[in-house]
Amino acid sequence: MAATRTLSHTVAVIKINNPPVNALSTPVCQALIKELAEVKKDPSVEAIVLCGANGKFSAGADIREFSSAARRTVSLEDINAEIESTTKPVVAAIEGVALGGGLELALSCHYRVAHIKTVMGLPEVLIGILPAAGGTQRLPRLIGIPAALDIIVRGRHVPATEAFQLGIVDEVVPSSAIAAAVQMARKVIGKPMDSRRLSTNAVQYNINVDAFLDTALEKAKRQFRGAQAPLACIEAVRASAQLPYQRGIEKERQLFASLWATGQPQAQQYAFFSERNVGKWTLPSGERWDNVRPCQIRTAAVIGLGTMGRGIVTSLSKSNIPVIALEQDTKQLDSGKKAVNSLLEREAEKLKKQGNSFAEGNGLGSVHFTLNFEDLKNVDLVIEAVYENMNLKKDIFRKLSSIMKPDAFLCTNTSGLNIDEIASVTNRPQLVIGTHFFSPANIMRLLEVVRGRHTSPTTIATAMSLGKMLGKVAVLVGNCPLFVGNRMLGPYLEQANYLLEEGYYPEEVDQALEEFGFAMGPFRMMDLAGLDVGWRSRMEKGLAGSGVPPGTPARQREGNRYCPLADMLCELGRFGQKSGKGWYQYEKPGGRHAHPDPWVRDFLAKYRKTYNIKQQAVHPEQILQRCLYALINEGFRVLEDGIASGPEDIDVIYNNGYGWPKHRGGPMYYASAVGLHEVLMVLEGYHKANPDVPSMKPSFLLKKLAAVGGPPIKEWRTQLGKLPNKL
Ligand SMILES: CC/C=C/CC(=O)SCCNC(=O)CCNC(=O)[C@H](O)C(C)(C)COP(=O)(O)OP(=O)(O)OC[C@H]1O[C@@H](n2cnc3c(N)ncnc32)[C@H](O)[C@@H]1OP(=O)(O)O
Repeated sequence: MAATRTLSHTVAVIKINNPPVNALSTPVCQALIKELAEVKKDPSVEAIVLCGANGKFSAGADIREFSSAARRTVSLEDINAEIESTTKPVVAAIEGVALGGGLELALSCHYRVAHIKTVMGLPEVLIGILPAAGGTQRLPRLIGIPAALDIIVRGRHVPATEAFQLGIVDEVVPSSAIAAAVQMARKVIGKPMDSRRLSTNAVQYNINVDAFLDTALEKAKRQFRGAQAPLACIEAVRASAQLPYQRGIEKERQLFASLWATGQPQAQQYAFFSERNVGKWTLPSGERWDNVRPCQIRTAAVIGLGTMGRGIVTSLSKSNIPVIALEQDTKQLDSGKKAVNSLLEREAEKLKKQGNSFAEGNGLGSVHFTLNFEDLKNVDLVIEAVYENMNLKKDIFRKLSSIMKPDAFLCTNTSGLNIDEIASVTNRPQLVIGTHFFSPANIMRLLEVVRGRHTSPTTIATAMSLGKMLGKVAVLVGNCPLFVGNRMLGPYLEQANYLLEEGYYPEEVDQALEEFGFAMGPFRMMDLAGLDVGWRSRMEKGLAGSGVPPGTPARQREGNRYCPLADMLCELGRFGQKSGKGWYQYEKPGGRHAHPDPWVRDFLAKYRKTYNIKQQAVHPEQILQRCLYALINEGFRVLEDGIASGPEDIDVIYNNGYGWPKHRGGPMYYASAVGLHEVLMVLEGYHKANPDVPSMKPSFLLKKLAAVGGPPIKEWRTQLGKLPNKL
């Protein structure tokens, strides 16, 4: 039953029942219409309470229905209008979540009572749409333009206490919201209801609405880089102030239709479901997320308090897991401790703002700082986060192997070293796993969980569950140099470097990719990460520095094209932000504001002259194609090698760890949207003209999928099923 009805004296309680989140699917909407019609005409009913089963009001419209063949036949706003016009008072009893259409439904009720732990909001913008069941018209009428705009454009979850302060709910209760709503319903029987019908009220404001919204629009254009939904949300809110309610609703509908035509909602909804699907990992041996139990992690330790270690300690503590943080000397321990404490203070401040109290179990886990390895021996899981050096990591794992209790999990935060080699020095390779965090680790949502050859399913389940506990989106990947995200970054950065050789400047390449929607272009990103990191790794591989065989041409390695520009900058001490100079110049070492550097322009001009490189006319569109298709081609190779289990995994990695614009779905989704044949043609053309750039040779899988007509992304797995799987 999609909705049920009970009677409490003269109050009818209608309960939405559609597990797991009471989404307002077509059957639920039909059931609501039927129940409403019956209670309206039932003389024994004097008031109505609307609530959700299993402690959740509703997570809104059923998102799966938006793209399904069977499009909605029932309009949610029609139901809302029906509720609002009812002559019997309707009280929403909000528990758990009231999101999107769920909150819109509650706003159509005459009164709202919420349980104290409820969160509510209009997060439609995060799935590429706008609240299109009256939310953009009713919320501003209830709480005013600035507060409504903030909730609608950011799509944020508003805790019940804040919702009460804003006036979204009439009462917040610590116990059953349904019981409290029934009580309230009884009290309001017979009271005048006109002012409780939000659609009949005018929006109140004492600001220049147009100027306020114009400023918001400009800000949103800069902040959301090409995403259309935030802009549509602002226009819908503008309509609430300028138009009568019904015309505002028409505007809401028009904006929804125009958004749908951009293709962005489809990309963002694909990203939404992909994030949920990657948690459902499966191994070729049949073990899966739902048949392997994770072990409980009660305590953890982190080794190394550099940038990554500090973030990881904070992240664990934020999730209320007690942590032991280890460094090798007092100086590093002290500076790590100071940094962690300051990060934790900020987290505590945030928790306070969200209305969470430590007494309710929402506090921060304790952190104990130590120089002594022995202190780690009883923790359930340790994460090594020292710098990227195989010998150092092996020393640490040898030590851990002898000290730690036998069932402790040993994780490494390497960003690309061989997990099997690290595990080989331990007495428990089955408990060794890669947990690749992204910087800053207390903020970035991505966690690449890297399975080694001997990693057990229980270890995988535990690392994946730890990711969830930390509020991250954990993606299981196989073990290969650089894993998934960083591996795909290689050819992307290579093309960006080649573009400089061919006549572009860092700021021009960055601008093209930032206009595409990336949070940061490749050169700003390299400056932020530190150019020395890649330089050290290239020196280790004999590609840069003294290890390069004598007589090797400057722009060639092993017969292939090579760009030494980044090495040359490093030789001059230009490591990026940390040294105040890199591809850009900064106000000081550690400065964050990148300014184009005339020195770099001069340096590039001299370089091109020295090597007699002719400036080629590369159309700006080609900047995108070359960088993005290089990255996508490597993504296909990752799939071909069985390092990721599907295109969604890669897309989730890029959306959450590499600043890929979510409104474009992810690199693999983007490839399918552009058309695989188109991607293949461009790669083939480039590779034919540049056979010395092997990364641009079209991958076998891309060719195969293009040959069968470039099927939609959800059908790629049929082809992948025939390929090896290294998970
Ligand atoms: C024209 C009318 C316009 C209406 C506008 C709308 O209402 S659009 C929808 C707006 N609502 C949302 O965007 C909410 C999306 N959901 C969430 O944010 C979260 O799922 C949650 C409700 C906060 C719960 O989070 P939690 O981490 O507890 O669980 P999961 O995210 O894993 O979700 C559990 C399963 O439920 C599925 N699901 C969640 N929301 C919806 C939804 N609105 N429609 C359909 N399905 C939904 C989710 O996919 C999970 O399913 P699995 O099959 O278990 O993976």
